[in-house]
Amino acid sequence: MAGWRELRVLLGYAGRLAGAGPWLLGALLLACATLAGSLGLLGLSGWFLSATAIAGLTPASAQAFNFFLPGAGVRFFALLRTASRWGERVVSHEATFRLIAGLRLWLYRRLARLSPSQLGRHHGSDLLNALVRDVDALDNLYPRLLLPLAAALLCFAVLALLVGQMAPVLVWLPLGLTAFALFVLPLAGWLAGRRPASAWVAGRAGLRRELLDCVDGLEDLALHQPAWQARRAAALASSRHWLKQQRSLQRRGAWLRALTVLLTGAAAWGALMLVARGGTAEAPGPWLAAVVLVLLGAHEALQALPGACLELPGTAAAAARLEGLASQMPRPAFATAGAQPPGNGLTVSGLAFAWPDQLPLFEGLSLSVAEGEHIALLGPSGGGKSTLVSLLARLEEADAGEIRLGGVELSELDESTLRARMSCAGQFSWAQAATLAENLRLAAPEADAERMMAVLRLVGLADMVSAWRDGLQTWVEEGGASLSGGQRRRLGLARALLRETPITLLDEPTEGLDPAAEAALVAAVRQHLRGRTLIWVTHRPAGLAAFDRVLRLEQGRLAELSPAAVRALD
Ligand SMILES: Nc1ncnc2c1ncn2[C@@H]1O[C@H](COP(=O)(O)OP(=O)(O)OP(=O)(O)O)[C@@H](O)[C@H]1O
Repeated sequence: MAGWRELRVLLGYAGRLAGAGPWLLGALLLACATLAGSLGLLGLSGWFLSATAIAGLTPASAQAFNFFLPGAGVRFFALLRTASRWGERVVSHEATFRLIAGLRLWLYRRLARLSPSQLGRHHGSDLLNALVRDVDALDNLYPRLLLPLAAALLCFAVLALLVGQMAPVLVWLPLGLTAFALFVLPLAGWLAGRRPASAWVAGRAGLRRELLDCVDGLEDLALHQPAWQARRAAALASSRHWLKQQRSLQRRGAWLRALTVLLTGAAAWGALMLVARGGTAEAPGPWLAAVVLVLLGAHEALQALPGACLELPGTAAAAARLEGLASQMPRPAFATAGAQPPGNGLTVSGLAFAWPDQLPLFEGLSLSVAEGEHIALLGPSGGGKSTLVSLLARLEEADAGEIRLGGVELSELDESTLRARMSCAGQFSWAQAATLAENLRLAAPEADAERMMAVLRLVGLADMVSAWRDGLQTWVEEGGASLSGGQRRRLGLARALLRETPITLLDEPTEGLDPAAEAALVAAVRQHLRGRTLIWVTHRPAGLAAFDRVLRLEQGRLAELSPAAVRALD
């Protein structure tokens, strides 16, 4: 449930959103002009009707009455209202789009700094929800709450001045409306919306998570009927709960709107009673009719506020969620303009690392890899090979110890220098929904078809791609769904090799291949990377004799295998 902390965060966002200042100011002026047009039209019409009625009491006053000036005034206010309302919509939408686009970009930049494991701790639908729904929710703040509130307050201030001139006793009515808009509505909205608005926003996020899980795991769930029934029931229950919150929110909104109508009606009745009691003897009658109608029309100035006030807790909760995501410190953080290492040798000393809430995986691990050396890293499943690769590629940060590249500590390098020196193919190769060529060019944007085919030949995919009707232009489904697991893995390998970096880290690139294909791939990759450093991670002991060194990683320790021990593994 949203509380004062969330509200404080939201107020902090008010400053950030002020980036679209000139547009917001324009929207405010136009909103004031619209209200002035509406209230002016109503007031002048009231005055006109009363004044003509009074003027018609005698032929002399009827003849002396000037119909043309008020008629022109009515036309002016009607045109002002229409034109400024149109302008206000255009300008406030532009302001909103600018605010939202700026905010989304800011959040995206913050998220892009995070490491894969930091991002991996968030459910995909939560990130999507933050980028889309939570950012959109903040549009409630300016165009739907602050802007109409500011316009209403300005109009009421002008109204109080005018009424104060004509009938001082009536001045309490616009002042009362001001207090209602400024204090009562926001407080009542906050209290009434606190529970359902927060629950509604949280329920929407939960429902999306459930639905996305159902869609993502459809294949597995379809094979496990009881699990599918349970997930389906959970998603439907979430949906019902969400609708219930929505209904509750709508009901409270209706009450708040009714209260607003009641209050503006009461202000108009109050004016009538004061007039009837003769408390306004100094003001001429037709002007009093104008005041009464204007007070009745004040409802227009307030009508957007109940909904926006009610959604305020949900908006504050969205702001707090965004803040939670955006304020995460990137780990690891890169230097902005780092050193250029003179060489490409790798040294690891005293490395310690533990995944959150797990026992330490490494405590004082050391390793040295000379430039151009080809190393095989062997070890049982779960021994920490992939983790070591992530630490070397600085996707994760060690808790203690250091990793040096060409003698320079990794934390002193900027990200582009490190990535230019080191390419890496992980166990789970990702592919975007795009052509195969576009997927390869993620690694080397300048690569031509010939270079791409050469690398595909190297990883054993060239025959398959040549057989495809569209070759390199074949469409790859999202996540690589149209490729087999082995093909996806080799696509990742091809991408790493396309980079042509001095150091290449490959994590289980031969998984799923038969021994002959595996031996051919090892030979081809080693030939391609001759003179450049290669760290080849595997848990399969066969065919490693060709490497310069074979290391075994077990229980957080690295041990070099003797040539005889390596041959014995075959
Ligand atoms: N992102 C992560 N968050 C938390 N724990 C992790 C994460 N990645 C790996 N681990 C844990 O770290 C340990 C080492 O995993 P790692 O993947 O490094 O081993 P591995 O030797 O590469 O295994 P495999 O050969 O099966 O790929 C495991 O116990 C695993 O559960």
